[in-house]
Amino acid sequence: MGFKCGIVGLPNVGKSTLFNALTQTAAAQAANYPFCTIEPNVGDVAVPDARLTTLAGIAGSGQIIPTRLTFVDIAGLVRGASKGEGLGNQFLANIRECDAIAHVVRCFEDGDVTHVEGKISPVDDIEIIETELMLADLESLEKRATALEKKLRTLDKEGKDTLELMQRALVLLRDGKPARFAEVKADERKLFDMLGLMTAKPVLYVCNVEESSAKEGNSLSAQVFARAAEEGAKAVVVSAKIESEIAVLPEEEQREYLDAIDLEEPGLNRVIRAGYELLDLATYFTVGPKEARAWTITKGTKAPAAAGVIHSDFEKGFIRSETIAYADYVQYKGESGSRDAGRLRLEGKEYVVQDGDVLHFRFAN
Ligand SMILES: Nc1ncnc2c1ncn2[C@@H]1O[C@H](COP(=O)(O)OP(=O)(O)OP(=O)(O)O)[C@@H](O)[C@H]1O
Ligand SMILES: [Mg+2]
Repeated sequence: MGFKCGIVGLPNVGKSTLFNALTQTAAAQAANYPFCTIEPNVGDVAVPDARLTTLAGIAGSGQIIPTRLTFVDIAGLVRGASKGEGLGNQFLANIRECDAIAHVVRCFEDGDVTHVEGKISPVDDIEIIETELMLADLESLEKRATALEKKLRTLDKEGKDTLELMQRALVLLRDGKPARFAEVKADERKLFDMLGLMTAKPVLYVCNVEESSAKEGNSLSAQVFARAAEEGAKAVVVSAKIESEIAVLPEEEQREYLDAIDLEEPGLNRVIRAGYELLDLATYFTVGPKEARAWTITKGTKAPAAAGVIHSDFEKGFIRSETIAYADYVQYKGESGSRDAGRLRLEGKEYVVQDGDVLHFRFAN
């Protein structure tokens, strides 16, 4: 399936630099001029998960295979983008295709790096981007809602529900608020997501700071954190430039570098994990002598569909899932210990897979 996190922000704030660090390449051209990126860059990133190492250690697995998350490096947006300014609004389509937004905000002072607005002001920057996304959502939604209203009498239940959700989002957008503020019940969620609104997507603010603030952040990132807290959004601090330099070093040198700037792990890991959490995902594991592997599902997925992530045959022929909770697997030192302790459960088709479950699927061909 592949979940996608779109990297969004003003031009020249460090989006491609972050993307390169995340994907450990220099594939995306990062340079000190606005609108450097035109075509979106797409890359898969391993999701760091310490549990996987623990499981592999217990089972003596030969290989560790983390699950992956896709990041998309998108062209910079400017004031007026929704009306075709800058690189125009064709790039909004790249954002619509993503499941969540990593919004990179410039929180570093550097006279040599141009800021398109001429001053460093993260909250103003956030508002520029958010405004453009809201205007674009508003415009597209108004058109679609008007079209539906015209044929109101012929609408089926789904059509009427869709129109009602559109109107709910329109009230917010007209009031200058993002559509993700809408109250949406669990059984309405699918239809609401199908509206494809950019401001309905969950947002992670990525505060791009200078190297010396990579650990604690600075006064600018603090403003972003305050803003995120107001909206119930998440924020992380990272120094994209330094991370992109660390990412291409050999492993031992990476460790030395991180120690030197007093970081326990690359700041990127925080970005990836936060992106993963944003998408409301869960991880389950398959563990054996050959490999310990992590798999991604949406929270609430039942066992057969979870099995289908590995192979469609597993889903079609699903019989049951031998299930051990992560904590049990660790406490009872593996599968046989867990079985002896009565901690290996046989779960059927209705079982909702939990984050951390170690699973073994039984299926018929
Ligand atoms: N934390 C940082 N500190 C100092 N300079 C940085 C930092 N992060 C990125 N830069 C510099 O900012 C410049 C712009 O970076 P980058 O090309 O990644 O921006 P972008 O957001 O992708 O721009 P565009 O929208 O034009 O594609 C580069 O020169 C990069 O080295
Ligand atoms: Mg770029």
